[in-house]
Amino acid sequence: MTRHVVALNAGSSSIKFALFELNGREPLALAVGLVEMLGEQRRMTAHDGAGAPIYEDSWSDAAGASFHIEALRRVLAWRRGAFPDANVVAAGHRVVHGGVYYDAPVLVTDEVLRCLKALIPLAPLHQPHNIAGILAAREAWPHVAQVACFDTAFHRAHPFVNDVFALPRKFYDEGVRRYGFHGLSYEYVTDKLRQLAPLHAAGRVVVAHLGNGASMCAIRDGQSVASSMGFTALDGLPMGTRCGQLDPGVVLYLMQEKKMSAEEIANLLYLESGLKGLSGISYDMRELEASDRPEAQQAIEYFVFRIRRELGGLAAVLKGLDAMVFCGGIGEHAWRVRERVLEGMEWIGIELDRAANRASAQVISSERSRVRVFVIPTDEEAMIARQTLAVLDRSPATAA
Ligand SMILES: Nc1ncnc2c1ncn2[C@@H]1O[C@H](COP(=O)(O)OP(=O)(O)O)[C@@H](O)[C@H]1O
Ligand SMILES: CC(=O)OP(=O)(O)O
Ligand SMILES: [Mg+2]
Repeated sequence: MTRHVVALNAGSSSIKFALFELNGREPLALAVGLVEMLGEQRRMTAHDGAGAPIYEDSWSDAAGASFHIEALRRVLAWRRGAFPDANVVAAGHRVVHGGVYYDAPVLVTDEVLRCLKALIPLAPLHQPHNIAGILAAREAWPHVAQVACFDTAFHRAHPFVNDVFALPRKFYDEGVRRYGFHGLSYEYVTDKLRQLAPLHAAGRVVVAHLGNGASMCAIRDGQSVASSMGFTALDGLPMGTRCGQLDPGVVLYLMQEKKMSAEEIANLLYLESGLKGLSGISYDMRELEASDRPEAQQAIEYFVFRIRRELGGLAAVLKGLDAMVFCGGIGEHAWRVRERVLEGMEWIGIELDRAANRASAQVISSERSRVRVFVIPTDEEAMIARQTLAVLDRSPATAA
């Protein structure tokens, strides 16, 4: 009997989900969907493996309802209705933080769940929702394997200098380290690059994952070498609502002079900063690009400035650059942002093909460009399904 896997990816502003069939070596997507927040509106859409729409629904935020809980409930109900005969043998979950514990996907046990819960303070926008997804799937399929697939795992082999903060050594030993995130996306994109351009993939690559959460990663021969994100998913680039790199003195000032509590500061840095805080208009790049208000333009300018700075830094870590990849909602669609990031980057070896960039083509660098620049739509759900299948195949009790 054909086996099926459900993949759940609870991000900060959305839930992505997919149903895969496990027949051949590669999981085959039967349905892929998204629940997103659009102001007070919630929208759920799904399409089939060929991209044809198969479902659409929208609703208003019921006062007090948790976006993620309500979205999960609807996703599971939809799966039951749309694919009643699916033989679900596993649910794979994106889990943003695996701490020092996990460098590969694992079957979720009560012990694993305890570890994941202990990491909630290090990923408050994601980890509680990732865990809620696991619990909801456990309830829906009590006898089915739950597999946790970690954003941090791809980065666990970072060299020490990219894994550490210059704090007294005991903090490193306790796990205060630069973990890096978006690992499922980086792994997917790296695999794709290997198929598209094997020589480039074997070289020095910087990937910019620019979504509602945003980070950049230096990759050499398929291995993560450095990431812009750190202990939590706050560091590095500014994001939809997160501040990105911040002088820790600002946090001390907020505590000591502004008398803000830890909770208020967390709320400020995770939910009220970034593009939203700087523009005072929106966290969404689409709205900022459509706005002619100077605050919107300044927020985009800061976003672009930090990406350019990070690109220079990561290329220096790699001692040069062979390829660059854009992915994530902004990286894949916002051609103006890409154009501004790559303007005047000839010194690093990048020459943009403006027409290809405007068309969001797969290769957006010119023929003459020494560094090849790609736009590769990421697919965290496909990576979750692959990792889930790998765990099933090496766990005899679940492989039936
Ligand atoms: N067509 C578009 N043009 C510009 N920005 C876009 C476009 N589509 C999506 N985005 C941006 O991408 C973000 C969502 O990215 P995504 O990677 O899906 O987010 P998440 O981090 O929730 O997984 C939106 O908040 C928006 O800023
Ligand atoms: C880690 C992270 O920032 O994830 P997302 O982009 O889904 O918010
Ligand atoms: Mg995301």
